[in-house]
Amino acid sequence: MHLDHSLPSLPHQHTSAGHIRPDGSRRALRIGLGGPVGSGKTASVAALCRTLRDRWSIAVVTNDIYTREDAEYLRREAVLPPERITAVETGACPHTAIRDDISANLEAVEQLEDALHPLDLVLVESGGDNLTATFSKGLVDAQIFVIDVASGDDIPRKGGPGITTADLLLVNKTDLAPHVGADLATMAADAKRQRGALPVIFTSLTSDEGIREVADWVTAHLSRWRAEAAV
Ligand SMILES: Nc1nc2c(ncn2[C@@H]2O[C@H](COP(=O)(O)OP(=O)(O)OP(=O)(O)O)[C@@H](O)[C@H]2O)c(=O)[nH]1
Repeated sequence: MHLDHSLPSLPHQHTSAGHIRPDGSRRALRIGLGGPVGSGKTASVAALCRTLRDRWSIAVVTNDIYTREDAEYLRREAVLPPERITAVETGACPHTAIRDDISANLEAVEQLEDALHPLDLVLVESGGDNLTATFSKGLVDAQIFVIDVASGDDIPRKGGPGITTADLLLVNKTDLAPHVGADLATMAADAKRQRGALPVIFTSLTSDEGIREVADWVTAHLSRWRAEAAV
């Protein structure tokens, strides 16, 4: 795996799953965004950065198999200053880099924390994968799984760990529902059946529909994280 070394290389230590960095300061909350290819992970990261960047200090790590396209897109869109966006080139199945060998992602997150300290939030975007992809709890504190309406309204019914266990499920591209004959009510009912009390938000990122709700969910997590770290 290759790290994008556009950041200064600083000495760092891998932090534990706790809230505190080796120097005693609070570390950033880490939220992973996973989901199938093209479902809208990068669009979600971009929308969250635009909505939250004036309130919180944010950085982003993207994962691609052979390129750094997602990071380049986010830099081009100027969703954050360029030094706040870094890329991990996984060179293998995307889920390996977020679940099995998380070292390159951890290093990327910790380099960002060292260079930009204090950070409130790091968003880690997985490469596009399948319905089984989930993040290691050693890498992120909470996970958002992004699926989309255009891939079929039976996707929530199919389940899989991303859909059933993610802390938040986004059903994106609702604007396409009339064009692909997707039944949003069925998707909502199936998602509820699979997830019980876990939240589901329907979004259309071409119009920012639903993104305020997602941003509020992130902010609630962040507020809880900061309160726990203060105890
Ligand atoms: N119509 C519509 N298009 C969307 C929406 N969200 C994203 N897209 C488009 O869908 C395509 C894929 O979006 P991305 O955000 O790149 O998806 P991704 O999950 O990051 O893709 P990979 O990183 O390749 O897995 C892009 O052309 C987006 O502009 C949406 O809500 N509605």
